[in-house]
Amino acid sequence: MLRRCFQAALRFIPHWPALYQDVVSQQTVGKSLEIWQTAHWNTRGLSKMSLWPFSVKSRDFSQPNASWSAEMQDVYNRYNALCEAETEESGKTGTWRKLPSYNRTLKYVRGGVCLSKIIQSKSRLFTRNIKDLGAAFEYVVFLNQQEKRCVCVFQPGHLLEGPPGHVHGGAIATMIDTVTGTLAGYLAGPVMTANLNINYRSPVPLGSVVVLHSALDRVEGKKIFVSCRVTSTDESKLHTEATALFIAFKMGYLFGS
Ligand SMILES: CCCCCCCC(=O)SCCNC(=O)CCNC(=O)[C@H](O)C(C)(C)COP(=O)(O)OP(=O)(O)OC[C@H]1O[C@@H](n2cnc3c(N)ncnc32)[C@H](O)[C@@H]1OP(=O)(O)O
Repeated sequence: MLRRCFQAALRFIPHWPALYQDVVSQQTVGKSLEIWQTAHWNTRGLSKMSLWPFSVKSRDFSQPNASWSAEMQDVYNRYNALCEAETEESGKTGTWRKLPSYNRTLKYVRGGVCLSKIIQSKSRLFTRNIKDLGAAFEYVVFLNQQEKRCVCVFQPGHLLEGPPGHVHGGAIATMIDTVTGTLAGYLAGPVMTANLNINYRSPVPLGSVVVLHSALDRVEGKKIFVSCRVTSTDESKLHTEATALFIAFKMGYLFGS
């Protein structure tokens, strides 16, 4: 039943193949980027089409909100200033780009808002499933596509406690997985985490602001190796170091084909 719905949706949505095809095995990383971004931009373009019957706009959860500390806002402003404003005509961006963050990754692709209502409609992205502002994962990811790296500003809230007053290691791992996975996804299309190695160097206080710096190490076929460092906002303190391996896959893998 689920599979039939999915296949029907694939037929219905004309540009779904941008995400569906195996971009890594057949194309270069540069081309993959283009396709993944095309899917991304198409989604944005889609929401501007007035005739489209499912033109529900997805909410971007990475916008500043009242729970953000002054430090969070400062770092956000710093990276946001590096993002060149996009014009309707050119659709171009600068070296850095703030990535939107929806509560379902499915909403990134063209027609995804519609698909998201068909497939497991109650599912929500783990890091975006708590409605209280600032209670858990407050974060924004910026992508530098030329340098193949991402930066994430992260303000962990009180629901992420591990050691008293400090962030749970699993919550830090979640953010590392999210940021490295986002980078790998932008470079290679759909990916799954195969391996995550983490060294915790110093605890992260709840409510503080840290920055995750993630960079592409190398690509070997469908294997994408990414590293990540979690530091204080001025980078004087190292909290965590990690390496991750992602494997590119065809979307059908998730749906049994
Ligand atoms: C916006 C938010 C972004 C969030 C990102 C979050 C991402 C996630 O959390 S994903 C969820 C957690 N991950 C999973 O559930 C994945 C479960 N594992 C799997 O499905 C599969 O093992 C999968 C897809 C990773 C790899 O399967 P498959 O495509 O069959 O790979 P396979 O052919 O066995 O191996 C391919 C290569 O990878 C290597 N490899 C696979 N797994 C590993 C591993 N764990 N460690 C090291 N190498 C590995 C293999 O050795 C092989 O190397 P080579 O080509 O050199 O021989």
